[in-house]
Amino acid sequence: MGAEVGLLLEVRDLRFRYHGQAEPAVRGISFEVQPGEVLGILGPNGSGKSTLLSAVFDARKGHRAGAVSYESEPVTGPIGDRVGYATQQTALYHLLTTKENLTHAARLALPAKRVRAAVDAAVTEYGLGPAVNRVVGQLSGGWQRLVHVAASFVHDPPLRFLDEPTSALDFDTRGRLVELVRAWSARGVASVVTSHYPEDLEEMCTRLLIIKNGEVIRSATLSRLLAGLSRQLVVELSDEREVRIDVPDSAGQLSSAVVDAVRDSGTGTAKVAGLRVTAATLRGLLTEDPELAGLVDDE
Ligand SMILES: Nc1ncnc2c1ncn2[C@@H]1O[C@H](COP(=O)(O)OP(=O)(O)OP(=O)(O)O)[C@@H](O)[C@H]1O
Repeated sequence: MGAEVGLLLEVRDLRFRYHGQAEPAVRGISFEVQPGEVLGILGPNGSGKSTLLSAVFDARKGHRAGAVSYESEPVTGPIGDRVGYATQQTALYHLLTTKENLTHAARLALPAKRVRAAVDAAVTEYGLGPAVNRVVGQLSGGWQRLVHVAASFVHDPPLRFLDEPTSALDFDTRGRLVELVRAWSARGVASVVTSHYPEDLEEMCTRLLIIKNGEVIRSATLSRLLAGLSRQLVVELSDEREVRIDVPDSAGQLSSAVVDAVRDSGTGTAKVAGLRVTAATLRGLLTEDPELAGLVDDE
């Protein structure tokens, strides 16, 4: 890469309220996406992730305000084949085969002469060979998710929205989707991905928006978010209290650091019940930061 790249997508102060609802679902969210970037959107159920994705390109009925530009041009209508959106619910024809579903999606997005090559490329890229002539309704949930994502992006758009792509998937399919997003990023394709799973976002994303109740409560690169998280030694005491100290530099310093911590805690009778080190991971951040605690389920 090297050279300075411009913004692909710029969203400013986006607000959205569903018809008939008193409270907005999205309350003034701004973000930017560069070519090849993978932006993660993390938040609990009902925090507004799906609404945010669909409100960017005005795909839901409601009151919408704010500004969106694509490659620095204001977006006032559909932007056609430059974006793809893999919705949270799979959208497939269950009585048609994988190939027929992909062909249908490609016909909607591409000129007729490009359809066949696009379908063949998708079958190869997503490893759909074993499922290509099978009726989609008979495929497992994981295969259906892959076909859905393949159909959503069969036109190879440079910007992709993926709403909860890894939800309810087995380990292998989850890993496959993470790999696909990373491979797209390596060739300059940008993705915006929502998830409840910090581990998946941590593997895919370089930047994160953490949202709650339709608002951004953290926005930073992953490394910056985790840099604020110092690893600490947590000394668990027998009276169920905890004492935190910096992780000692050597095993030799460990016992005196623990003894000091227990003494300084002011309980003469408490004993050390356990030791643990807080991890510098996104899940660690969500567990340790009081403002973020409870945003995702424990796994
Ligand atoms: N069609 C709709 N009409 C009215 N309210 C809606 C509609 N869709 C979603 N909402 C409400 O908007 C808020 C945000 O919902 P949204 O689905 O965007 O959250 P989410 O973070 O994607 O949740 P999840 O993780 O469960 O998918 C919620 O309060 C939800 O009940």
